Amino acid sequence: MGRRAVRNVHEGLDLTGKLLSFDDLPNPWENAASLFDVDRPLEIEVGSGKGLFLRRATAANPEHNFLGIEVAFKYARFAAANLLRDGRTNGVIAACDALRVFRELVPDASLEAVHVYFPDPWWKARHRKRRVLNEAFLADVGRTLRPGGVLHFWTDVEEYYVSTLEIIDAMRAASPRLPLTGPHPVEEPESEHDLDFHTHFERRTRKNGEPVYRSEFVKLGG
Ligand SMILES: C[S@@+](CC[C@H](N)C(=O)[O-])C[C@H]1O[C@@H](n2cnc3c(N)ncnc32)[C@H](O)[C@@H]1O
Repeated sequence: MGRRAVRNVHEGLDLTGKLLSFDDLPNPWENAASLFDVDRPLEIEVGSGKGLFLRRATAANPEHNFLGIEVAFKYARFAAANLLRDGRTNGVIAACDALRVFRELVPDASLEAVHVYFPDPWWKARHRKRRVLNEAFLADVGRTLRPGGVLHFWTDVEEYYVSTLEIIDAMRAASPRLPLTGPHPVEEPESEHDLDFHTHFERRTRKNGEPVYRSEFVKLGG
């Protein structure tokens, strides 16, 4: 599925504090609250694209903080500009590799939720190793969620969905085991207008009449 261009963000817009680089992220992570106005439970979205999920989630859940991580700078900038325009103090975007953030910065049992929506499918077999939902990242998700925390994974690619479940099953059978239960089913949400979808890719998939595979995994011990 191709991508639509993003609208230009005004050159002079000051996105300080809303659009971050890897080096702006807290290190040590214990200072993560400094990214926001108030310390709240933290949720991370991996691959935010144009940021529709963050716009909606920051409004729907003001009791939580949201960090979106998007490797494509122009999308990250667009999403950050929307959060700024909407006056959201509980959402910021980092333009960098999300897997590196998990690998190098995020401590154990520190996250309320991890969101991965419509990750790039990397169709060719020889490119599959580039998928974000690989074994190393899933181990980091299992490590960084708090007990009871949730991994949300939605995709329009059935093969990606099935093969991710297979990786998770294999990791659960291994030692140390991946401490996640699921997949728990997720109902298709009602969507009444264009901004009322979970993400931009969810909107495009549903408007094309194609299926969306939705799942949640819960960290054991909650
Ligand atoms: C297919 S798009 C989906 C965007 C959005 N989640 C949605 O559902 O509309 C996948 C996004 O993940 C981003 N991405 C891919 N690998 C990434 C990584 N390692 N870290 C952060 N973002 C990544 C891509 O740049 C792209 O914007």
